[in-house]
Amino acid sequence: MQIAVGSTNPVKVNAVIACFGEAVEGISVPSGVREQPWGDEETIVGAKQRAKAAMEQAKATIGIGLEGGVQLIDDRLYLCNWGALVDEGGMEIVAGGARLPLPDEIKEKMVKGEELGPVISAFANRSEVNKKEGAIGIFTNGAITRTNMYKQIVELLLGQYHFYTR
Ligand SMILES: O=P(O)(O)OP(=O)(O)OP(=O)(O)OC[C@H]1O[C@@H](n2cnc3c(O)ncnc32)[C@H](O)[C@@H]1O
Ligand SMILES: [Mg+2]
Repeated sequence: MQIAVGSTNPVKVNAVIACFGEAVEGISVPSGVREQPWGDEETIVGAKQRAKAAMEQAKATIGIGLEGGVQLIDDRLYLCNWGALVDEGGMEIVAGGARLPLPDEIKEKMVKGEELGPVISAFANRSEVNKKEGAIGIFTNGAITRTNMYKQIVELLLGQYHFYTR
């Protein structure tokens, strides 16, 4: 079985490698949504499109897409992450990740149109946080990293896939 991940970001590729003890290839594909998705709907669309594009481009058995977004709930801005798994037979599975609120100073910058990756890196004074512990790692003091969080999403995808194809 060949597994294609629609990203070359190591946090995403490593999350998939941790769950599938098989050939996993990370490839750069368009998400079809904004660089910074807002809200569940747009983030889910990005995850699904990455999964399909990765499977098609790599001619893989399974495609996985992981997408990071932000979402306003009442007055607070939350991390919002979604994953999708597609297979050759047209099966499509979706699962969501952990949520936590971001500080208001991050929200202020995001509502002006900035991307979360650079905003978090400036906040934490650390380069490419999006490829390391992620925002979730910064704001949980390292308890849950972005790789851990995506790994749980991939487990939710794979578990459902096994259930629905049993
Ligand atoms: O190469 P890709 O797969 O695109 O990896 P990415 O880090 O850009 O990830 P996304 O496109 O899925 O995320 C959309 C934006 O949100 C940022 N982002 C999402 N979750 C984040 C997190 O936990 N920590 C830091 N940045 C995050 C990310 O850097 C992008 O600017
Ligand atoms: Mg991106």
